[in-house]
Amino acid sequence: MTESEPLVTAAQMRALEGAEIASGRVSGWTLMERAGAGIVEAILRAWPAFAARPHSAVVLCGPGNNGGDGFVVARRLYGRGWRVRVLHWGAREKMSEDAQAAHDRWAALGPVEPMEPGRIAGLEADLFVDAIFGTGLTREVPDIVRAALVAARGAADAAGGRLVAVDMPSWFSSDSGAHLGGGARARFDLVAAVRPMKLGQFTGDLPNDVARVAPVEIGLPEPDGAVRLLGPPRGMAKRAGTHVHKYTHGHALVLAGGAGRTGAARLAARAALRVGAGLVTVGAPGPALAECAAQLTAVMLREVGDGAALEAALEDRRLSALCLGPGLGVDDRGAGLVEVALASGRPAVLDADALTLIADPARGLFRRLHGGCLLTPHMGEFARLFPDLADRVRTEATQGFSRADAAREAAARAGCAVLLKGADTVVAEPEGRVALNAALYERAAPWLATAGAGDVLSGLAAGLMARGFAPAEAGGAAAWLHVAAARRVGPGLVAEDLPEALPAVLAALER
Ligand SMILES: NC(=O)C1=CN([C@@H]2O[C@H](COP(=O)(O)OP(=O)(O)OC[C@H]3O[C@@H](n4cnc5c(N)ncnc54)[C@H](OP(=O)(O)O)[C@@H]3O)[C@@H](O)[C@H]2O)[C@@H](O)CC1
Ligand SMILES: Nc1ncnc2c1ncn2[C@@H]1O[C@H](COP(=O)(O)OP(=O)(O)O)[C@@H](O)[C@H]1O
Ligand SMILES: [K+]
Repeated sequence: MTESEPLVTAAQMRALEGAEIASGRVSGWTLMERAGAGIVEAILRAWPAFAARPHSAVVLCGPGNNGGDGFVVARRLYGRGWRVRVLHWGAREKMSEDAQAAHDRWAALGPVEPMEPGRIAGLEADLFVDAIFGTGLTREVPDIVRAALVAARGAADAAGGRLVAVDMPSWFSSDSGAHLGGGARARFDLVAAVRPMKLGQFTGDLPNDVARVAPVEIGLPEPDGAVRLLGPPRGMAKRAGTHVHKYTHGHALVLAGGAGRTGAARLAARAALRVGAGLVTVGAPGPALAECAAQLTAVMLREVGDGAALEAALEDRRLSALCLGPGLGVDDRGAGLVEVALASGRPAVLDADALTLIADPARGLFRRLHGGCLLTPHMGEFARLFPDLADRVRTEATQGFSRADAAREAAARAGCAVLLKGADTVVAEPEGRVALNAALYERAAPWLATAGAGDVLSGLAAGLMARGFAPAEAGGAAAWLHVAAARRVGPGLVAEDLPEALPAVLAALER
């Protein structure tokens, strides 16, 4: 995968393909041929035994161009000496011209059998290919498709074979990754994803049922307005030179809550320092100072009892970013700190308790958000801030409404960047740009589902903002580094490990 892959919706894909074909640069037939050939290559790359000698395949073809791709796959495998059976669901005459051509070229080589789930269950093959629906899926799939996919998985398991999806497993929305197959489930060993890849391959339910996704290049240009799948962040190295000192890299202030609750802020502060802020201070109320002092060394400590104390601290213009939320408390002190922080216009990460305070309409904090802020909610916090959008993710995902759509709308409303956490973290900017950090497939990091991981993430973002990164950029980089650090530690990870794993992650980025 490239450093930052564009991820598109079905509509964006159609527009891109349409424009390319209309320009005369490429024909629909050529795209279908490239897709089919590339999908076969992806399959052979995934399982070297398949490349070493011919095997057997069953290809399930649907009524649209996804089915057309399937016919090309069948022909190409046959051309490599494979034993291939093709089962078709749909009427040839209703298919596009290109898909009909693909159908006919296969039909000259072998039979096109009707797709009957009962028959699939009894087939023996090393490879089952699902080419029923791709980006054209618009609604719940009919029973026959559901039964066919379940039967294909069962037959593949019985034969020790593989189940591969062409572009999309046929019962998932390519826009939201929502499942459109009722209660039916099947595990897919590979999704061969035509480039640009689809948003739905990296969010929603789909990743839970897919082992891996492999891109298939067909030569379409970079689309506008796509969600960006984040790769390793750039610009993490600290500048060198005789004029550089700690203040060059900024000073982050992390506000802590009361005694006995300061762990979250301390975690965030440690992460901010590790990610390269020149200085990091924890601001704690008087009764919590002793506890913080006992735990902090490189991170500095200052008493910040209330909003007025924060105002005084902010007279130091070198304080270049704030972090509020982890363990802050949802009382009047917390609200006062958030109010002063927002009024200062200083770059600020707002997480956890700060989000709860902002979601309370009686406090009037939401309208004070500004472009220097980054909100980092998990879905529960997001639902407090944007209940209607969280509802739409629940109820309209089957119609294509994604977490990315929700975050984009939220950022526009808030007037600042919004990072919606999860294994599929999305970072949206108020102007509409969205990036996605996928802790999925070969980058899965299930150990991040541990208490305090979110506090570390806000500290990473705050540290990067203290260094001068814009909020969305800092959020995206923080999310990527967070996963990279978790993967370095692996099983047994606790939140404290994450900042300590950063030096190795950052060093690898500089190589
Ligand atoms: N775009 C590109 O650049 C390229 C695209 N390529 C390939 O084409 C694929 C997209 O093809 P596509 O647009 O023909 O859609 P596809 O997924 O085959 O399905 C459409 C058919 O399904 C039907 N249908 C839908 N939902 C249904 C349901 N629930 N239940 C029943 N029927 C349902 C729908 O019928 P309708 O909704 O009109 O009734 C229509 O007949 C894409 O994923 C990739 O593989 C590559 O070849 C090269 C480049
Ligand atoms: N299964 C998972 N895979 C990858 N990342 C995860 C997973 N579960 C949680 N995370 C990440 O871990 C962090 C958890 O944050 P949060 O929910 O605020 O927890 P806490 O408040 O306990 O720190 C988020 O950055 C989230 O993206
Ligand atoms: K498919």
